[in-house]
Amino acid sequence: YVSVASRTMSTVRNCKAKLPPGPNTLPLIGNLHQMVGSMPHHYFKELALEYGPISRVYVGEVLTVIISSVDAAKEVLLTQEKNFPQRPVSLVGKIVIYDKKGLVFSPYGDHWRKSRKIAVTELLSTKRVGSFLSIREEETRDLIDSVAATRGAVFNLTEKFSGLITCGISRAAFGERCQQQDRFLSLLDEIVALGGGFSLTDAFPSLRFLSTLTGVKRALLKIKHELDTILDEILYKHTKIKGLGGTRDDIVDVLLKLQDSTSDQDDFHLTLNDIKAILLDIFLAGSETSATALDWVMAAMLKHPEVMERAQSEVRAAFRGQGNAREESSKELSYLRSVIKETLRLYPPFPLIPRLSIRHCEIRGYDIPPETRVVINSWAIGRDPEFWKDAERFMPERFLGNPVGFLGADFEFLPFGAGRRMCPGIAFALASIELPLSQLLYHFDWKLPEGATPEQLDMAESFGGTCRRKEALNVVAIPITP
Ligand code: HEM
Repeated sequence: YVSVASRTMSTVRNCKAKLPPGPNTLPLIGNLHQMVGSMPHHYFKELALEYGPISRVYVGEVLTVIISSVDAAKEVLLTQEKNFPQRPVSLVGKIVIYDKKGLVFSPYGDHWRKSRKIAVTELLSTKRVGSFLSIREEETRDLIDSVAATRGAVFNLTEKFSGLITCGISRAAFGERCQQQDRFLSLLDEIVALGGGFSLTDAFPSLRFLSTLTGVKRALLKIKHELDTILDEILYKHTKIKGLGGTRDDIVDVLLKLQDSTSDQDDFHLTLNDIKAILLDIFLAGSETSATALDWVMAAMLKHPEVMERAQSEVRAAFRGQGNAREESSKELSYLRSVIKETLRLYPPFPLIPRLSIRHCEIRGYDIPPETRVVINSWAIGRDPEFWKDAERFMPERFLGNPVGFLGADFEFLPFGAGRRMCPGIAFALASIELPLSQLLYHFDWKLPEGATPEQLDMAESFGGTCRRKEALNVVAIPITP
């Protein structure tokens, strides 16, 4: 059941390919023993220093090619993108996402193309994101009120960001915070815990019994069943309201309308499972990434008080006397936008962009056999001294007047990926990040807990579904009237 397509040690041994260089491997476990205890993107960067920008490791038995330079990334994501048009299939994609429906795990082909078109033009377009403005404003207002209620005491900002983002996505997707929201979100967290990062079952695809032995398969099946029931209820409620003539325009409504406008005879008919898979993708791909990004931006500013001060001055000057920061004028906040970019350069929430080769090809003289996992280390590329002056330093001003952008045209900066599989949620993500940030800077001054200095603020990472901060961000907010 768990046949995960990937090139493994035993199948490579039988082919006479000139593979990229890499460290010696142990039978069975490959290079897993060297990876233990370090962040995968850090370990892969070390490999690049030793073996060059195209290297290989065996994650368990799976051949994994690591891409660590701008030129090689451009080749995989642009010049030769037709050879790498999909992601490796994981157990989560198979079991939870309705056998690889939706976008994230969907293999390249007609189904993915049509789902992608729906996401880009109907669900996550700038226009649609604009239509969710009142949701963002209300959720941000709640955040500001709850921060004000801390009255100068230390509180956990990481938790608040997580709540803000998931409520925002829930309301945009379902029109309201669904009744079982807490259960729904904790099931998503369980998925990330079981399948995020490099999971053991995906590292040994030939050991089909492993997912059963470890209990992962059973746990995922149980989660899938529960999620399915919750989503069925939500869809039923929306259909009922629509039948009574109610009109709303949340993401579920848009998907149900699209379903009505196609029939079984059309070449692409959205089934209920397609709709549920797209909804799960939006939550899984959009919530932790956006909350993690917000957390890193605030942490980076607390670590660099001069940056915080400059960003605050910009926001307060732009909205002086208006009582609030407003999204409509966020274009004026060029420094804050640079702070966000600089944070995503140094701390991309999704530092390793995974792809799968679908045919044999060659990159810079190395053979890449079909079904090879290829990972672009966007974290290492974002710190490449060849492209970034003082690459390890946090300097938002480097982005002022610099055309390098989020849209995947600049291969030295890939926080949202690039090419045909690049993130379709950029507009949604930036809107969800910029408004709360500008409001938090407008209404409060920020401090670390008594006795902690910016130099001591720990920026250590923890790698799972996303690369988040290891420690929660505990802070003090002092209300001010700009
Ligand atoms: C700061 C927040 C975010 C970051 C850093 C981020 C980053 C990424 C990255 C790196 C990829 C892989 C791109 C590639 O393979 O080239 C991706 C894919 C994806 N993202 Fe995002 N993302 C964010 C927010 C969102 C949001 C808010 C949504 C939806 C509401 C979303 C939906 C998706 C989907 C559906 C995919 C898979 C696309 C496909 O395979 O066709 N993301 N994201």
